[in-house]
Amino acid sequence: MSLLVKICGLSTGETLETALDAGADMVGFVFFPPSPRHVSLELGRDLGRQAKRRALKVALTVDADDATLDNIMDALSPDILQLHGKESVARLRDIKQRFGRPVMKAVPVATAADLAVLPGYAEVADRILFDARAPKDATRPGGLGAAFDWRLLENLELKLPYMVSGGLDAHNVAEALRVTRAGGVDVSSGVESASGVKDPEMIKAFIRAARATQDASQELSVR
Ligand SMILES: O=C(O)c1ccccc1N[C@@H]1O[C@H](COP(=O)(O)O)[C@@H](O)[C@H]1O
Repeated sequence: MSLLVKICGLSTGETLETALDAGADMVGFVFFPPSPRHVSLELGRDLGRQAKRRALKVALTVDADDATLDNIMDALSPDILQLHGKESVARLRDIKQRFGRPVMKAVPVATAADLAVLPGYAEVADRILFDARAPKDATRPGGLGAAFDWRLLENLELKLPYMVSGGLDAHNVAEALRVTRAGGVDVSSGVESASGVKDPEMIKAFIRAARATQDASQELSVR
């Protein structure tokens, strides 16, 4: 299966266009006011129109209530809901039932013990996104440009598709994929020139670097 590349935290038409043109499979919009990448419903609506049918639109939320999700559904009509907070398995089930969209659950990782939640989430989620566990005093649970020890996923056997994120950039994405064997990668800080400011050249370089790993593995399998 081909590698999924997600560029997250897009908040301008120009950088969204760069990500779409460069071949991002998923584009993520952050609906979480404390984030420097937060987009209003109005902006989300515009960006969603621009991305429609060109890439999967992902709405990133953190412990959002139904009213907030209702508004996001109306504005962005996301293809996927990325739940990046402490949502329980029961809450995932509610969200899936109520909103009828695939759910990608972010799982924070610092130690092997963090993987104990997987069997529960695997029953309901459509996809898992592994991210570095944020420090206790962080203002947000992700998007901090911090990586986790990818070797924790080395022997992972998960029936569900999974992606890896946290501190990825054009220089380390190949190694992250080699170690984790993830089916997709997700980046935000690693394609920014300053917090919340996406850089078109860095977006292109990231997508190129991620795709190059795919080309290399295909070459190996035909030989
Ligand atoms: O991007 C944010 O501001 C954000 C806020 C709250 C939760 C998650 C957030 N971002 C996601 O975190 C990971 C890792 O990001 P980074 O590449 O290390 O900056 C990624 O999935 C972002 O979508």
